[in-house]
Amino acid sequence: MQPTVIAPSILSANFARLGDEVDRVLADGADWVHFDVMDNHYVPNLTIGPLVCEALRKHGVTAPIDVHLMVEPVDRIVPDFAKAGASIISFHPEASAHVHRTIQLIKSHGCQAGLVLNPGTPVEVLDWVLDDLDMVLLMSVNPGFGGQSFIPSTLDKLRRVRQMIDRSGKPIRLEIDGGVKAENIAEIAAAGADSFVAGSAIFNAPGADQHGYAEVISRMKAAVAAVRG
Ligand SMILES: O=C(CO)[C@@H](O)[C@H](O)COP(=O)(O)O
Ligand SMILES: [Fe+2]
Repeated sequence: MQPTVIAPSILSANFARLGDEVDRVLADGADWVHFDVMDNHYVPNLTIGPLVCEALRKHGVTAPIDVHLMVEPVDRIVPDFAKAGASIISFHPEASAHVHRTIQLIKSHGCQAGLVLNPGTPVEVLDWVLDDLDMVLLMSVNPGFGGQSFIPSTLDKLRRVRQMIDRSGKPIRLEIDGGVKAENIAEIAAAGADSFVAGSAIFNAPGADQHGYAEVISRMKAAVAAVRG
């Protein structure tokens, strides 16, 4: 079983003081930094690129940076993110002409590779590539924005992918992204996720401005531990 990971999505952080926000959320118990890259083409929003990833590394961030590419085409930007300090690079199969080739490209640049399934993407897209992946990321909202509600059918999908991963016998992570909160994280963990992205639930947590993120992150971790041990 993969250890639990809480990965705050910096999409909901205050970009005017991003370095401090990342330092603070990691000091308050986060395990990874989830880094959402949107291109206003594959998704209708525009965010951050390799320069910002590199800036976080130069700022002193040593935690794994979990890069979620919502970019089409994807291959061109992979080497730049590897050079900028990405640890894991995940992409959407719809944004790659050759999914297997993109996975190998990510690995050849020294990063771990993840494949992201949108709510409407069938799990069969994992057939023939699952064994090559380090992570499967299931979207529980349609990609493009933070602050959306968790789509309940994702729970069944999580159970299906959990079975596929267990059958493979490989140490592949199962990450969930979208609408994850302290209130629903236990049932998401029970359905099979081991890695949890949360943006608005962490960065917009009531009182976080004054007291930081430790309270909400420890509530999430306790809820997951009650299920996963
Ligand atoms: O990739 C995405 C959205 O496309 C996510 O990473 C969101 O940024 C998560 O935000 P919340 O739903 O947790 O607010
Ligand atoms: Fe994301």
